[in-house]
Amino acid sequence: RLLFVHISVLVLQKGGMPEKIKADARYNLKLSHMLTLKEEKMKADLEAPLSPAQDDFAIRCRDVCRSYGKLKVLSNLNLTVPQGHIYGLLGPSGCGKTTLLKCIVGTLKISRGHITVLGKPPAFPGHEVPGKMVGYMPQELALYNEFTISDTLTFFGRIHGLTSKETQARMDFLIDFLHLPQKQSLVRNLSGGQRRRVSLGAALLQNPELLILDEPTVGVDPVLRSKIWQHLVEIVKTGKVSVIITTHYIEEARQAHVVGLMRNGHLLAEGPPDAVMKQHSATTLEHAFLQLCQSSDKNCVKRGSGPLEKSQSFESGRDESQPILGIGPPPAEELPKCSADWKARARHVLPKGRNIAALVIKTMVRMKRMPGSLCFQFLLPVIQISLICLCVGGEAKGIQVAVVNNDSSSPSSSFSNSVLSFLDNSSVHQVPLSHHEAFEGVYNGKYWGVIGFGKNFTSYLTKRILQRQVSKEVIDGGSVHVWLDLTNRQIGLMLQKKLHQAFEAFVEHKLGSMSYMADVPIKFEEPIYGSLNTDFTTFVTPGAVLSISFYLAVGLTALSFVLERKEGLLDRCWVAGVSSMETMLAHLFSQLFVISVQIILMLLFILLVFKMPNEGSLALVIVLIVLQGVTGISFGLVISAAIDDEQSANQAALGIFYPNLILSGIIWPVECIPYPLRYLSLALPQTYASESLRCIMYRGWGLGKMMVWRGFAVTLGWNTFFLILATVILKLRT
Ligand SMILES: Nc1ncnc2c1ncn2[C@@H]1O[C@H](COP(=O)(O)OP(=O)(O)OP(=O)(O)O)[C@@H](O)[C@H]1O
Repeated sequence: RLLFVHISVLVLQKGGMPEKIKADARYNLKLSHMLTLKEEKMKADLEAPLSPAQDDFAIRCRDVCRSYGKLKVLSNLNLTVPQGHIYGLLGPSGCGKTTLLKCIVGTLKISRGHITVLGKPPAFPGHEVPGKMVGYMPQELALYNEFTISDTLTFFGRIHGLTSKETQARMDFLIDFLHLPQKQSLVRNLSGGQRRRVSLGAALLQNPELLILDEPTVGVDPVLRSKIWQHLVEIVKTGKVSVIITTHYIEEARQAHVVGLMRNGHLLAEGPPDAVMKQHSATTLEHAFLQLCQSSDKNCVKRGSGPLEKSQSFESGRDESQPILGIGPPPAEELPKCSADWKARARHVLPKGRNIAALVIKTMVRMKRMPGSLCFQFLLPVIQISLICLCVGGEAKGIQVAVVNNDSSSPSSSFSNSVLSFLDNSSVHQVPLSHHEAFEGVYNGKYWGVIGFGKNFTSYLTKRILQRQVSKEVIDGGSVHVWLDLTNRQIGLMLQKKLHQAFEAFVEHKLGSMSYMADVPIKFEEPIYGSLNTDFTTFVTPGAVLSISFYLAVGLTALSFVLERKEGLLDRCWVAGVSSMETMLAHLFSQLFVISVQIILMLLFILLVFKMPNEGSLALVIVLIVLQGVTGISFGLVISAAIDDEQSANQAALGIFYPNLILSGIIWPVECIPYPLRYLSLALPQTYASESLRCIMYRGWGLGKMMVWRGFAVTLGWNTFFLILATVILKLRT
């Protein structure tokens, strides 16, 4: 082309050339110039930095908004973490840094805007954020106190699918790098700073592509702090790892490649630390930040709006003062459209056996480390049911009763002494007294009643037995007179029963084979079900067993989930890639083990020690109790989904315990409950289930009877309802 240009120039310079040739030469020159321009543009395009394509950014937030109720925490926030960079997110306490990080990892949903993490939105089906690609160190320690350092790293290694060799190698490196004590040291015995370093170690374990560190250097000595920063600088050098880190030590963020200065839920500035300082003619980042805050406040006052309104109009405010050193793409840029096929979606939803196994092993290790708590969990139901069998519905013993015996017959032949001799002495303790002393004693609460015999008791009773017709006076004088303190109905009823039994024994003794003559003309035949000696304990026990397994499961589930969430453990596991479904299933499996041991121990005690009858299938009995335990777990999940602190969770569980116990017909028959309440009672989870268990155990019925299968159906129905409710509440509250 050069030769071509040269000839064209010569033609134009030379005089006397025809006009046509001159025109061609001009055209050739123009064409060559155009070609050169095009080439230059192409070259410039090639040499120019790549336009911000999707892969260049580890994190991109656009117009992100997030509120807690009415409190607007993030307001139209735009932030970009370039790939292979360290991004220092700085800002005063409460400005929304942690909230933003939680939105980035996906534990909090944003109300508006878009977030892209490593190319896709967090929690997108098939994306490993949350998962192996991200290492998250939350602000809370989020460590299991009963674990050793080794247990902690092994647990997260299992979740990330590392082999034990890989975990071991990383563990050795991290223990050395983070100056951690021996790997067998228990987390609960570590100092605050050591725990933070273990938490950081757990985030670094799987060599993630993105590190999200919420104040990792708090409580860490300056030497180690600088070592941590050095390590971060080192790992991002490959260009494959990116870091976003929050810190209160603003100056240490000068080692970051980019800093974002945040206030009132939006970024005041974003750019390389030196550039931010230069733009504000500041010698320190802290000074630059101070100036930004002051100018932001001035803008706010000028516009006559509060900080919140200002933050809402952040984008326009940014244009005026230009505090942002634009390193990222404009906010209006198109966001990538992500799609996932049905297989990826299915894999995303289906629980992973690896994660469930890791969580179950975790629970087992924790149980092993807390033998006292485990024994308590195993023995508590046995102790409770034993106490019920021992203390509820039994015979009263040593009831003090005053006896006023005025019978004038000789003591050896008197009927009064004979009747009293048949009175069960272990239950009724007779105290012979005068009429005055006896009544005085009852009025003072010393005796539960007075048994009185008139002076003609023996002769009148003899007359009554022998003569066909006697006067009312003879009947009256020949009767045992009893005055009871009926403030305690159970004791009163027991005394009545004991006196009737004593009199029947006396009649049998006196009349022998003719004693049937004195029978009341109502005859109770052999019972069809149960026995004549069935006591109140027999009635209470089945309901009590169900209630105990239900409420222990409620308490343990609610407490463990509420505590784990409060300590940030649930979030941390979620970011590591454990889904809520996997957490629930793992809890169910480990809790089933506890419930099984509890049920075996309870049944051994009630059937073998307290000799409760079981006429039906033991398998049905076990299945029904296990199902009630599982329903308790589901209800515990509802409580933990709805409530954030353990005190309120305890209050909720306790608040429901008594009304449910009373309304379920466990301690008193449902038939005694007044009508409107009875309908409520029948709808509760344990009413039909207790009836069903009684029918299996005492009537020997099977699933073919409505009263049996109804208990199973209601239990399963409640179980499903509680699980759905827990899921809905969790979804609504995320
Ligand atoms: N679960 C919550 N419910 C209601 N408000 C919350 C909740 N979590 C945080 N907030 C509020 O949101 C605001 C931002 O909290 P956030 O924890 O994000 O701040 P931060 O910048 O990380 O603070 P710090 O540096 O002290 O950790 C605070 O006013 C806080 O009170």
